[in-house]
Amino acid sequence: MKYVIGVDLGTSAVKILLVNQHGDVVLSVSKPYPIINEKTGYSEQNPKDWVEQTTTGLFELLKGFDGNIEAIEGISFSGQMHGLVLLDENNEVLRPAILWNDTRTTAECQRIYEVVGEKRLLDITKNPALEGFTLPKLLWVKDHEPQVFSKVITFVLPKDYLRYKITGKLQMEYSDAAGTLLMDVSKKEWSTEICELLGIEPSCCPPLVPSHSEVGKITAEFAEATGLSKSTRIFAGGADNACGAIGSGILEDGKTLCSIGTSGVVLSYEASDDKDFGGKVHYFNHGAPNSFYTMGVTLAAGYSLTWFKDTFARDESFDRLLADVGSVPVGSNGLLFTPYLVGERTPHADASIRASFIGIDSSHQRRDFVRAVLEGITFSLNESIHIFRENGKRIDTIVSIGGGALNDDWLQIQADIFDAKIIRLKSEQGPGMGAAMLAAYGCGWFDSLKDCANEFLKEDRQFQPNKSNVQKYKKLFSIYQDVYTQTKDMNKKLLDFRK
Ligand SMILES: Nc1ncnc2c1ncn2[C@@H]1O[C@H](COP(=O)(O)OP(=O)(O)O)[C@@H](O)[C@H]1O
Ligand SMILES: O=C(CO)[C@@H](O)[C@H](O)COP(=O)(O)O
Repeated sequence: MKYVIGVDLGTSAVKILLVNQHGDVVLSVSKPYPIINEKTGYSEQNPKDWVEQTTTGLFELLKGFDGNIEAIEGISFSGQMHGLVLLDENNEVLRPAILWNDTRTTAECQRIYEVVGEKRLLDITKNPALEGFTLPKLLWVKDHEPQVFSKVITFVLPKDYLRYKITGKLQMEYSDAAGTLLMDVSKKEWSTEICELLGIEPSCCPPLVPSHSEVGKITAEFAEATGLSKSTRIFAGGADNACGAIGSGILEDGKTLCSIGTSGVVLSYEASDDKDFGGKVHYFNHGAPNSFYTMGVTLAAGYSLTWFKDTFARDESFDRLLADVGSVPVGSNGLLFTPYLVGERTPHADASIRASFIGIDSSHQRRDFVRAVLEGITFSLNESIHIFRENGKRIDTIVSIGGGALNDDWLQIQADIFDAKIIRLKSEQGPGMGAAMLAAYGCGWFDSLKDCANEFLKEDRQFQPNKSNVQKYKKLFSIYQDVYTQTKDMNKKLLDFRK
């Protein structure tokens, strides 16, 4: 039997899967690392933590492996997107990585529009200037930390840095580079025009490669530290959402994914780069060759639930916390939650909006709050589905992955709010599975990622929308949509009082 490894460098943890030739997850391990929130809107991580936890995770995984180590043929990666890692002339990290959910860069986004122009930016990158993307972060460092910026020789994204520490070689691949706002998405090359207009040295941008390309072998040092064979082949990998799409079989037109991790994403496959969503949803290169995807993003999806648990039920498991939500009626007895804990992206690109519970009644119990959080996260994702449908997309079947797919009640809420059939896969591993599939395809096990998906991915269960719940949720969704406009200005005024 042959094996591959998929490494998913998520926001909350690195999740490592050992997958055999049939797509069975033989072993898995997850190693967490912290987020540093120094101020409101700031979100950083230490790249050293990613490398240490991946090394320890691989070591622990392989300790439990009783097969031939040489039979592990390849490794590939999935990574949280957009995070800025700055390297000096010796490829040493210059400062903590600034993450995708860091929203300190509103002024830099404005400057990008002023200098490049909104339409030109959309023409080149197919995306608007959003705080979470990499280019605004690069400009923030340039303005606020000139002494750091003066030492920058290269910038990379989180999983590219991890891969560099494994192979000693620096590259970035298209699906993640698309989220930097520095790449021409159609031409698949760095935009020297944007670089020059904004005073970024084009040489800071690393070489670009496709997701399934072989980019090197592991170093002797890394082989020693983990127990891997020095012959293990390393493949570039993809953005976590691209890998989530691959790992869920979103590889042809008409397929839609809902991924609820720290962030939440609704993603749709695009065969071409010529659709026009006017920047309302992100438009990125897929990890599958010569294809694309569009997606809307909720910044604090699983994060809202984690925040609630950490704040009000720290010692309980997610399963315990969610145990009673099925007994709470649709609409949580009149309690509504908006998940804007760290601002929002789709459909409101707004860094200063914050979350609300609306309609708290003295009769409400904790379970009402928990269900309201799940419903609020799902309403937010429904805003993206709404945009897709308004633009003529048919969305009747959605594959659900991530934390949000671990709970049956939540999957039914998704079916009822999205008014679509929800599919849960058997080995629900999302991005890590997509990374493993890139390694399997790269190793030549299959002629295409679609062939690999046919072998690896199996459906577990479907959740059908309940007509009566769908009607109730339609009314509630319209109230939910009002909360943003009604609380926007209040939140601006509250800004001065935040940490
Ligand atoms: N048993 C569970 N039921 C429902 N949601 C869960 C459960 N366990 C974790 N989650 C949610 O899933 C999220 C983590 O999902 P994951 O895909 O691992 O995130 P990431 O890739 O961002 O690290 C958490 O934020 C949490 O809210
Ligand atoms: O910013 C985005 C996508 O544009 C996020 O989806 C990140 O890629 C983080 O993903 P998770 O850790 O939530 O999976």
